Amino acid sequence: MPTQLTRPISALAKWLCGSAPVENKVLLMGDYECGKTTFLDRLKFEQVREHPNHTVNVNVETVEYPKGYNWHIWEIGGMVSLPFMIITRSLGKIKYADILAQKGDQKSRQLAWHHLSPATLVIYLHDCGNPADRVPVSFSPLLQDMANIGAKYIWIAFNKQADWGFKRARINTLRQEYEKELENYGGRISGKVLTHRLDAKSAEGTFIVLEDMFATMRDPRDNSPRLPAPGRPKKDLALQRLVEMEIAQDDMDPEVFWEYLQKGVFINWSHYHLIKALYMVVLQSVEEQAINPLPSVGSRETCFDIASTFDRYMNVMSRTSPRWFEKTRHK
Ligand SMILES: Nc1nc2c(ncn2[C@@H]2O[C@H](COP(=O)(O)OP(=O)(O)OP(=O)(O)O)[C@@H](O)[C@H]2O)c(=O)[nH]1
Ligand SMILES: [Mg+2]
Repeated sequence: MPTQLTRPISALAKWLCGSAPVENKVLLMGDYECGKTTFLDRLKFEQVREHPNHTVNVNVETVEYPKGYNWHIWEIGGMVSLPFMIITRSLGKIKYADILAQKGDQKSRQLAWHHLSPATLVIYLHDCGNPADRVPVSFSPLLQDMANIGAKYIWIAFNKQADWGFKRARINTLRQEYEKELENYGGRISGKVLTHRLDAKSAEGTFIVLEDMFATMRDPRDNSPRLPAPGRPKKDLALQRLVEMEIAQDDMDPEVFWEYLQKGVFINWSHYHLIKALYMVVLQSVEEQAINPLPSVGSRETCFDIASTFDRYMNVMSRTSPRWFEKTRHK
């Protein structure tokens, strides 16, 4: 009976369960109607709505890109639903728009503050269709909040380029303005201004934003501090929790487990039991060879021999407890 059952089995469990996906929380921000919902729809559904509703509070979708990387994207809406008729009656149109924008900015700042954490990434969309043609007033307070919270990464991208015949020179001027704002934070915020042609409505350049975030975060040559990952990476923690849960629930004495395995009788049988059984068979083989060393290396038990012993146990069990094998055939 193998005696090393307390040895960690996380490597085997990892092989069995696969790696947990890498999870990233992203805040999608930008001025009112800059195209956030359209951008998110394009990433998630590859289709966009002609007239999306204004986003009140938040709109969340998870996008997997590439496989194994989940981006939980939270669109932060700033729109305040004020009754249009009352405002237009009492105020001029421009004033109405200003008040609405200010209220919207305050609300989205509060929402962003609530959702920002040091591990949050930010995508900030600039609306190229906006005739104001400058860095929006909402940008600087957002950077302040990020710096205060310790959120480090922001990607800025210029949306709505297709319809507006945007010139490179104009994009370059805007890029410099954004970079100037970022410089005020002297390394506390790592911002990147993406100047590629982006037009979420016509699908141009949408995934390049995620691609760039993915490349920045996983590129080992980039020495700048990564997203804060105190201790172990998240994916290992998720896996560790899974393994710990299985182990915690396993109160069967190893002697009993071994006996059941040889007889092929189990009350419960899961992937965890399968891997534990294989682990015990391997340990048994190692122990036996330590006690009774075989005469030459060539006649040592190979992994094929161990596999065939394991197969024998599984065949016994498939006869004695066929219900555990209803969905699988062991070959
Ligand atoms: N030409 C063009 N129009 C766009 C693009 N993206 C969005 N729009 C249009 O801009 C308007 C606002 O788009 P939304 O996606 O709702 O913008 P939003 O930022 O989510 O708006 P709020 O949630 O209200 O702040 C819609 O009429 C869209 O069709 C784009 O890339 N190009
Ligand atoms: Mg929206």
